Amino acid sequence: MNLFEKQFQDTIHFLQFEDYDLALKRIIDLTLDTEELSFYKKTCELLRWVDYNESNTDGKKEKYSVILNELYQLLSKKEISKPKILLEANNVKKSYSQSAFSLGPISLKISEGQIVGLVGENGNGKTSLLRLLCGELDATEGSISYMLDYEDRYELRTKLIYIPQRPNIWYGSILDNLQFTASSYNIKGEKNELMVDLIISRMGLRNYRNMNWKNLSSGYKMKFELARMLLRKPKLLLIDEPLANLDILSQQTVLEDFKAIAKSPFRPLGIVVSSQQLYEVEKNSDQVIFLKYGEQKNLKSEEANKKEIAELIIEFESEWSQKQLHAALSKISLIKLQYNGSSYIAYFPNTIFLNNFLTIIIDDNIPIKYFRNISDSTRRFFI
Ligand SMILES: Nc1ncnc2c1ncn2[C@@H]1O[C@H](COP(=O)(O)OP(=O)(O)OP(=O)(O)O)[C@@H](O)[C@H]1O
Repeated sequence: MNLFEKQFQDTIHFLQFEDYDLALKRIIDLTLDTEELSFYKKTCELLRWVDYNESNTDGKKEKYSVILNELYQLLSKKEISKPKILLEANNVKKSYSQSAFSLGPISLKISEGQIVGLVGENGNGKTSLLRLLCGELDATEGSISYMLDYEDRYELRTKLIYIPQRPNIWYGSILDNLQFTASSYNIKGEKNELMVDLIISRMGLRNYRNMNWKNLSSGYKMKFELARMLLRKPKLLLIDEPLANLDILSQQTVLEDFKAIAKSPFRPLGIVVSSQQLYEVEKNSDQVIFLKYGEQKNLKSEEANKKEIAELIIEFESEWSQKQLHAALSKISLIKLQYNGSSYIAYFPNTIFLNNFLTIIIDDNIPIKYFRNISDSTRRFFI
């Protein structure tokens, strides 16, 4: 089963389990994949029908199935390209004349279809690295190569989109702004209206399309930026702290959207996301780069230092004292037990597995409020 067929099957399952919102998002993605005006029209008509039939689930099931069938007929004949490397950075360093901070050396590769999580505490160089990767800053040492078709720096910048943490204020409605963006990328006439309609709906902005910047919450401003980005069709998207002002549900939605956008079988892109939301980003990334005092530490990448992740590290909360826990966990070769005021972090050698830890918890009746295996999480770098 290829990537398209797998994603198509997932969409069929969304429909079977009556998850109509997710199914509709995928229908829009697939519609954009067709790059055919006649399909844009069909899906826009469907969106208008949904506006007036929100609670008509039987009707939705039928209409979504019909359009999915047609999309399958068309897209199953389309060629899926093999993911290409987009960018390679080799020993990149950056220092500022006005500050003692220095970033690097950083080496990384980013391919189409990949999400790269960039994590680290404040002031550790995440923004500097994103600005280097998008060409806004020049490296002091090292090199960044872009495996993209471009004639000059201007054309390159259209393929790399950087969304800063605090994007600029804009004026007028969401709809006007997106239509303007589309027309400045040469998407004109009916195609402009249809594409903007699809993308507004895809990003959950349909009911907000006539609103302007000052009436939107931070989450919706981020959705607007993503909608604008989709119209510009970049190859590489670099986003600074997109989760910063979002509630936990919106964080998940945005990360799922990134995944769907990055892993499109026909229009894949690379996405680099900086964030302090470790667990959420780790769950959704193919590669995680942790920056500490400007230095790079990798997890989940080919270069990940296997020796470093060999031991078992568990973070947990318990009302037992350190002494009681120490005595119990020593039975499974505890190396070290740290307490940070609210949670414990227990270190074990690589001969001990999560099951051994859970067995002791049950056998000794240790009260546990929560636990997390952080052996292969960048959380361990924060400790
Ligand atoms: N133009 C600049 N001139 C001098 N120093 C700078 C400049 N830009 C960033 N720095 C310094 O570089 C360091 C890293 O900043 P950067 O914004 O890259 O980190 P960050 O991890 O994105 O932090 P935050 O999460 O707080 O945005 C900081 O000490 C900052 O003061």
